[in-house]
Amino acid sequence: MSTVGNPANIFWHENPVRKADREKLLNQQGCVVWITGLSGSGKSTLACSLGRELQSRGKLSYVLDGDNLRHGLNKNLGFSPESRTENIRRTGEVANLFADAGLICIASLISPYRKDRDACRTLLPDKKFIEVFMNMPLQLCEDRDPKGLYKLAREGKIKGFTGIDDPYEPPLNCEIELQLKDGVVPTPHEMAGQVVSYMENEGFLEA
Ligand SMILES: Nc1ncnc2c1ncn2[C@@H]1O[C@H](COP(=O)(O)OS(=O)(=O)O)[C@@H](OP(=O)(O)O)[C@H]1O
Ligand SMILES: Nc1ncnc2c1ncn2[C@@H]1O[C@H](COP(=O)(O)OP(=O)(O)O)[C@@H](O)[C@H]1O
Repeated sequence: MSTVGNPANIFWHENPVRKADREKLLNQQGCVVWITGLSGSGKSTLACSLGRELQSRGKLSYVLDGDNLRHGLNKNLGFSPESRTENIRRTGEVANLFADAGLICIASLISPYRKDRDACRTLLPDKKFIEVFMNMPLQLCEDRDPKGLYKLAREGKIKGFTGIDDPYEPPLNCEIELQLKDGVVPTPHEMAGQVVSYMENEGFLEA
């Protein structure tokens, strides 16, 4: 039995309420803030801080966190290159739906492959895909090791761990790069502030 429908028999239904109508209601632009970086680089922390900051400004956002999605939508996926690609494809599609709903969707996943992130970007034209690179040194992430996974990876107990024995391809042209300042990690609040400033300047926080 084929599980793929014949595209010739599948039709698109237009909805009379448009994205622009929803954006007007919310007084914001639906978009995706895509946070990429190594495990332990601070993606989830930034996602939470940004979500709080937007909430306090009366802006509606929703966080899609890689770890959390792997408990449900993506629970049948592992960490092979093919699984990671499918993980990012699904998440990109869901993020695109949230953006179409008018929300600021904050996606926080390692998303190690450039081509997978770029594929998500192409779903969202008009600069509605804001790629944020957590450019933190591997040593910092490994020293943090909040879940003990780097230790297990170094001991060979986890195979294919990003940054240890699996690749991470940094963005070439991201909208925002967050890094150490004079060797010091900016606070989550400072990082969220940098993203909010970008969004404000680009007009995302009004309809
Ligand atoms: N092999 C391997 N490599 C990397 N990460 C691993 C691995 N196995 C488990 N984990 C845990 O899974 C979290 C990453 O999930 P993601 O969905 O963001 O990964 S990916 O985008 O598909 O690469 C990641 O969470 P974060 O630390 O929040 O990034 C890890 O806790
Ligand atoms: N800006 C920051 N300053 C200090 N500690 C941070 C910062 N961002 C994250 N951390 C800490 O680093 C660890 C990893 O952060 P987390 O957000 O879970 O990373 P990721 O989601 O990329 O795996 C956590 O213990 C978190 O409290």
